[in-house]
Amino acid sequence: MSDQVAEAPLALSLRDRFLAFRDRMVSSPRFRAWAARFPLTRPLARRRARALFDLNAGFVYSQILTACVRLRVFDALREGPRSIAYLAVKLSLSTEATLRLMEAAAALDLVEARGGGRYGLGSLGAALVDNAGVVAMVEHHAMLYADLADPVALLRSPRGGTKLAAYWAYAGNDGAASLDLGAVGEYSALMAASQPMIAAEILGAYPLARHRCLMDVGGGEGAFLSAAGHSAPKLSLMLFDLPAVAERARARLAAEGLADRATTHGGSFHTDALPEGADVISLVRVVHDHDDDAAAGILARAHAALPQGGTLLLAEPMSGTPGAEPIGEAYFGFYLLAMGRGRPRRMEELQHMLATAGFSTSRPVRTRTPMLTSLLVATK
Ligand SMILES: CC(C)=CCC/C(C)=C/CC/C(C)=C/C=C/C(C)=C/C=C/C=C(C)/C=C/C=C(C)/C=C/C=C(C)/C=C/CC(C)(C)O
Ligand SMILES: C[S@@+](CC[C@H](N)C(=O)[O-])C[C@H]1O[C@@H](n2cnc3c(N)ncnc32)[C@H](O)[C@@H]1O
Repeated sequence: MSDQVAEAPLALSLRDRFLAFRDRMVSSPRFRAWAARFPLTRPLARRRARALFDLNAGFVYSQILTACVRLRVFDALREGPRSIAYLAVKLSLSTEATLRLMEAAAALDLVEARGGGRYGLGSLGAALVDNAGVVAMVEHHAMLYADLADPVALLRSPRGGTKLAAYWAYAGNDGAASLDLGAVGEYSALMAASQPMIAAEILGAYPLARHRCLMDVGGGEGAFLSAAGHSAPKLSLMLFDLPAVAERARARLAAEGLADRATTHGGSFHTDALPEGADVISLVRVVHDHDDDAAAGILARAHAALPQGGTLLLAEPMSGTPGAEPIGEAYFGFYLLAMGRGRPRRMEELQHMLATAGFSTSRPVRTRTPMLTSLLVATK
């Protein structure tokens, strides 16, 4: 690729001119040194320096969290503050290493120094106690970090044998319908572990008792369907996923006493028509996994399976979510890059895709924690 790309001169707006001025100033080492000294600009200079440092150090912070989770630090502190000597034995670390970890974790609010050389839960660490979904996600990230070790190589060759592409066995696998239980078990369990927090968001925003029958498409092993079933006792339940995953769902739903209300259907939403019968279909953390043509195909099949007036719930983290931009664009953008398929989409783009698939209306419904999932409700 040539680095001599000619750019046509643009008519500069007032904003362009201001930003060009800012960039020129901030790019200058002399200006930066001056701004760090001058009392009125010093607080801003400090904040910018800190923001850049945090971006640079983010991986280190992540690894400190990973160490705490792997060593079960938050479980060790759940009953109350503990001394370094106690923790060293509990974590199988030297006292020096334990102190190093606790001081680092305290600086990140994961734990908290409580006096007398003891450490207790910090305000962030406390939120990880009995939070199996987030803990499972933290542990899962080792794979993502490995795939991102050379981000430029990943950008240049986004579909080359990454750990995440192998983990999500349906990504990059055109014959996904023939995957066996072994290939889908691990990711299905991870999704099920992290599903309760997602289900709470969706069901809190859009109660399902007004519907007769829900079909969760790409429903994994049935964690969302089962939460929906418990929240609306009269709702009939259907699940569609790859055959091996649907098999796991059948077993789980039976174990939860939902067998008489639920049917499971195995197939591929890229090639098979979806079963009819539901008046509401959900696509939870599904559409962003797929490139545009495939995603459009899934929406069209969902549309075809619904009756006139039927409802589609599309729930996933979206780009451009106010207050959560780094999570949509940066985190899920690069996660899905490493997975080799799909991309996070903006709400308006998904609404456009829903209209193209034939839905007559779609509207955003606010969830409590949009960084975890946003929600669109569309009507056929
Ligand atoms: C009582 C007193 C005195 C004070 C209280 C003060 C107060 C109000 C404190 C607030 C306490 C509180 C309620 C804390 C709550 C914390 C919560 C809910 C934290 C939740 C954190 C959630 C996290 C970190 C979620 C992470 C999710 C991740 C990383 C999800 C990743 C998803 C992936 C990779 C999905 C993959 C699927 C694919 C392939 C993209 O389709
Ligand atoms: C990221 S997971 C989300 C699972 C679940 N909805 C949740 O949020 O926990 C994506 C789901 O889509 C399913 N899936 C992938 N490709 C599929 C296909 N071609 N046909 C049907 N389901 C598929 C996967 O098996 C998986 O269960």
